[in-house]
Amino acid sequence: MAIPSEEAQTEDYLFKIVLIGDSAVGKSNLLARFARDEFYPNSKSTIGVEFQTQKLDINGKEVKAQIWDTAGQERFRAVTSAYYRGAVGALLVYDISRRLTFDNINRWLNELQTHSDMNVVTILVGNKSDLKDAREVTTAEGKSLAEAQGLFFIETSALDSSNVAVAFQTVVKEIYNILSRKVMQSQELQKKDSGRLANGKTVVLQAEENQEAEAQAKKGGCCSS
Ligand SMILES: Nc1nc2c(ncn2[C@@H]2O[C@H](COP(=O)(O)OP(=O)(O)OP(=O)(O)O)[C@@H](O)[C@H]2O)c(=O)[nH]1
Repeated sequence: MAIPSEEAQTEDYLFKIVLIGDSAVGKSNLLARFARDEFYPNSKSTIGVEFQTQKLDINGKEVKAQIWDTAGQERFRAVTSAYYRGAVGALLVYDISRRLTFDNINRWLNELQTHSDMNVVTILVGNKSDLKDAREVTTAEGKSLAEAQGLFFIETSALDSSNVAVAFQTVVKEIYNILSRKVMQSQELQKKDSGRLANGKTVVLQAEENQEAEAQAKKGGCCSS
């Protein structure tokens, strides 16, 4: 049976990415901007769960991201554990013009860590960077929280499109890189295993050769080296 190439294995993957953060930080609009290049100035709170599948080009290969969006407000939220199940990436969003949304980031991070079943590649996103005059959270504060928690960091604007694609691409690219490293490691292991088998065969052959040599010696044959 042919071993699937690294390319074939990664191309077939669909990465589940979740959007999380307080109500009205701009989660739905980040997704609308990224998936359809649209913006809704008066969008209503998300009710339940929505998702969009988006194709991305990572290192010249096509990768699909299934991006999930739900309401930041508790009463509109769908079942939490189902939302996080199988997620491999997350955009943790706050609004740079509302400090409270930044103060709540640790709460969201705890929820993500509690409900997800693996290490989720996470980027901290300070959205609404266009609202310069209303800024309540500095870029340095965002960076330092991200560093402390081991997250990627970016500031975006769904309104003027700034950094929106980069935010999603950063997460998908990192997941892809982790996966590629795992595929390479498992291929290395397979190579080592087949090396061991080959060595085992060599040992058997040598034993058979020795037996032949011994038999010949007994018959009074030869063999100086
Ligand atoms: N100025 C500005 N406004 C934004 C930006 N992104 C979203 N908004 C506005 O912020 C409001 C809330 O945006 P949503 O995308 O609905 O926020 P959400 O986080 O999905 O909200 P929930 O569904 O309640 O959790 C809307 O009025 C948007 O038009 C942005 O980058 N800049």
